[in-house]
Amino acid sequence: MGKIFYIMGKSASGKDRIYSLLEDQRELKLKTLVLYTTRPIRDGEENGKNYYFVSDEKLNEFRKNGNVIEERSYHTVYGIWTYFTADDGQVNLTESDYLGIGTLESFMKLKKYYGENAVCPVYIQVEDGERLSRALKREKEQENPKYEEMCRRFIADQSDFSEENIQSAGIEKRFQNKDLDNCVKEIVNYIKSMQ
Ligand SMILES: Nc1ncnc2c1ncn2[C@@H]1O[C@H](COP(=O)(O)OP(=O)(O)OP(=O)(O)O)[C@@H](O)[C@H]1O
Ligand SMILES: Nc1nc2c(ncn2[C@@H]2O[C@H](COP(=O)(O)O)[C@@H](O)[C@H]2O)c(=O)[nH]1
Repeated sequence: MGKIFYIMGKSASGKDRIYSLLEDQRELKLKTLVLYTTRPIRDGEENGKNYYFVSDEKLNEFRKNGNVIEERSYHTVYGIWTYFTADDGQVNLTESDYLGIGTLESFMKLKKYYGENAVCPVYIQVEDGERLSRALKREKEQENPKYEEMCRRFIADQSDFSEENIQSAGIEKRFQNKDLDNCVKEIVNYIKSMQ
């Protein structure tokens, strides 16, 4: 039976970078589980790669058809943004392993939907000061930096990813993203050991 390797971590911990580098590791034979979001697309993002970027109307259609596996909404500085996983035929665990990105909350819901052993956590950790520096650097590189939203995320993450929540999600292993290449190597070894 296939598995979903599910990358989690606070904002700017490196989830997207790590996801792309793992996608490039052909020997892992991972397919991607692409989530949906109603947030606007950012510079450098691609529809269908980072997310499927959809309208609130499209989200409602998924809801009406009973195709939403999990969803989470955040009151951001720019309004409500919803992220969701849809049962849209992307995942076939009898055929492949998958790579996804999400939160502790969505991880627990996916485990409930696909089975306790089908979803393997890949929790990324970075020292908070370093993470904030990386977040600021990334934001500065955007055409329209969204500093207020960056700060909201930083603060929200402190409670959303509290030690208590990490423990109750059953996360035992953490991957330190100090040096990106080393971190990816450790994750590759972990994935291989689980396949
Ligand atoms: N080990 C590293 N050393 C230095 N910079 C890094 C490292 N890992 C990632 N980065 C950079 O840190 C920034 C944040 O990484 P990334 O966008 O992948 O984080 P994320 O966890 O996906 O964030 P978010 O949840 O906010 O989307 C990016 O500019 C990325 O290139
Ligand atoms: N725990 C929280 N997670 C949040 C919040 N706002 C967004 N998110 C999650 O982060 C990732 C990445 O989002 P992105 O917009 O940078 O791609 C995604 O899985 C969201 O669910 C928050 O306030 N708290």
